[in-house]
Amino acid sequence: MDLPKNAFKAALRAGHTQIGLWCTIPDPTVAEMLGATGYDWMLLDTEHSPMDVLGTLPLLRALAPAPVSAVVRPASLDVVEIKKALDCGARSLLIPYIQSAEEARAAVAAVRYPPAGIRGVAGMTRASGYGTIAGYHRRAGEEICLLLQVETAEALGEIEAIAAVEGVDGIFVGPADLAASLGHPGETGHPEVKAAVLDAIRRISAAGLPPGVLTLDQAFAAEAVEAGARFVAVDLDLSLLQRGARARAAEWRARLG
Ligand SMILES: O=C(O)C(=O)C[C@H](O)[C@@H](O)CO
Repeated sequence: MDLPKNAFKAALRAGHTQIGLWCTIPDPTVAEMLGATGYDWMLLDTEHSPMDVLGTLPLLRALAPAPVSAVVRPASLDVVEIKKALDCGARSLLIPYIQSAEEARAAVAAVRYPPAGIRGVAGMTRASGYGTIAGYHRRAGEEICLLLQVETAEALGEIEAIAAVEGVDGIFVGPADLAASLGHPGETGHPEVKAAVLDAIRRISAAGLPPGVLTLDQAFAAEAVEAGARFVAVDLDLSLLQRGARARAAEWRARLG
């Protein structure tokens, strides 16, 4: 079996904007259904959800036949979590809370086998097609997409240094944590936060990498794309469900007076 291509990595390299959905519901049926709704990528979040890295395995399986790319977010820059996510078959990773070029280099090392990095080696994993992908251990890095998340005022100061680290495929700006770091917790719509996000997107783009962001404000998502964002999560599974449920309930409350 050939090493499968990472369509998400290829699309980012080609400069194609990828529209995403942020997923925190740890249920393969929900993931399978959402996988067929038309998004380019789905973020499986283990940082802020009741799901750990191993909990993404049934979701990765559910999404495998769908025309959507799964991106797994480990809870932190943790070599063991990253190794497990990769062994489970995640090929695109978003690593949160990267503060410096040194941490970016550590993330790159975590996704590469020795001698280039420190990823632990195993044969019978889902990642290697249970040992059937020819040359997997030599070539795995070709199809791994490593995205790093900057989300503090300090990290914004390091964007160019982080972007210069070889092996980084994209940089994501986290508006919620950035808002808190800038002194506006819970206010991702604060003008200072929005300006900082757009400035970060422009600088990441100028540094030669695709920028990413998450926002449920569709007008701001469009501004982010205009500023150069290339992987943009425009909604969240729980928010979609809540909006739909509320709208239906409100409709019937109104009908019944
Ligand atoms: O800082 C951010 O923004 C993020 O990292 C996304 C958050 O985790 C959250 O909004 C997703 O539920």
